[in-house]
Amino acid sequence: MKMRNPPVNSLSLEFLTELLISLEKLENDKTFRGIIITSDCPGIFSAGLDLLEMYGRDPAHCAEYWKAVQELWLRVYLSNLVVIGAINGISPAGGCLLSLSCDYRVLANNPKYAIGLNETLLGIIAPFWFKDVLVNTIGHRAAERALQLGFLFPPSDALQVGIVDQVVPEDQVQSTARSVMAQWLAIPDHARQLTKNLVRKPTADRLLQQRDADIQNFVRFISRDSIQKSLHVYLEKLKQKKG
Ligand SMILES: CCCCCC/C=C/CC(=O)SCCNC(=O)CCNC(=O)[C@H](O)C(C)(C)COP(=O)(O)OP(=O)(O)OC[C@H]1O[C@@H](n2cnc3c(N)ncnc32)[C@H](O)[C@@H]1OP(=O)(O)O
Repeated sequence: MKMRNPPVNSLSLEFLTELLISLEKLENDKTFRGIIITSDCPGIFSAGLDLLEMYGRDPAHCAEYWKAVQELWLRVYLSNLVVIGAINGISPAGGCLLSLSCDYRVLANNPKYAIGLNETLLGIIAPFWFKDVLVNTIGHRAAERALQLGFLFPPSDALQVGIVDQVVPEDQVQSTARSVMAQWLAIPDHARQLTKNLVRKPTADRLLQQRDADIQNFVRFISRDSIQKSLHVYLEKLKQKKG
């Protein structure tokens, strides 16, 4: 599955909806046993959640958006398919969450690429379920530092901390993802799927038990003047970077 939402594969409501529809089709088609998620935007896996869906929007829109973000996470995280991330570009925040929700992550060894939950750098807070997935992946202490400091790990650090499973030359990302897929598909589906569910369900359940409260919490938080100001400053910085 090649994500194509130029210029930066930001996860807009429209794009999230497209991804959800595609994933549902694949999940329901019993001829598919696995998917490799990668990007069609050069140098960018995904710039994460679309800031324009959270900036200057009314509460109803923010609620609809957040529900779609939750839905995508639950669908990828609990997918019965083998999900491999072929991360061929920078992958901050929501892009990192998407990567962390895969069963295995292969990152291209390019010093321009980085991956991490950088929310604090924007003046916002990673929700508890983003945090849970990071803690599950890299451990409590490493997650504590990474989250507070908004670390974006370059490839060698990403491998060292365990936020990705493998770092390979850029031209080998897709072939490596395919070899990894073959290895995972060698396991009987039912055994692998039940085991995945056993490991992941408690984390997903934490959100499933309080989805509405999580939406309300998001809407309250994102609507605050101070948070809207932080988003404005960050968006302006992105614009100014262009010169
Ligand atoms: C309890 C409450 C919890 C709230 C939790 C909310 C959680 C949020 C999680 C997130 O995912 S927030 C998003 C975090 N993402 C980022 O910080 C990445 C920002 N983008 C970049 O750093 C760069 O754009 C890039 C990805 C490194 C690419 O750089 P490049 O130089 O190639 O392109 P740009 O010129 O910077 O960008 C092109 C174009 O795209 C716009 N844009 C970039 N990122 C986003 C985004 N995430 N959302 C919306 N739009 C984005 C950028 O502004 C440019 O737009 P323009 O109109 O062409 O100027």
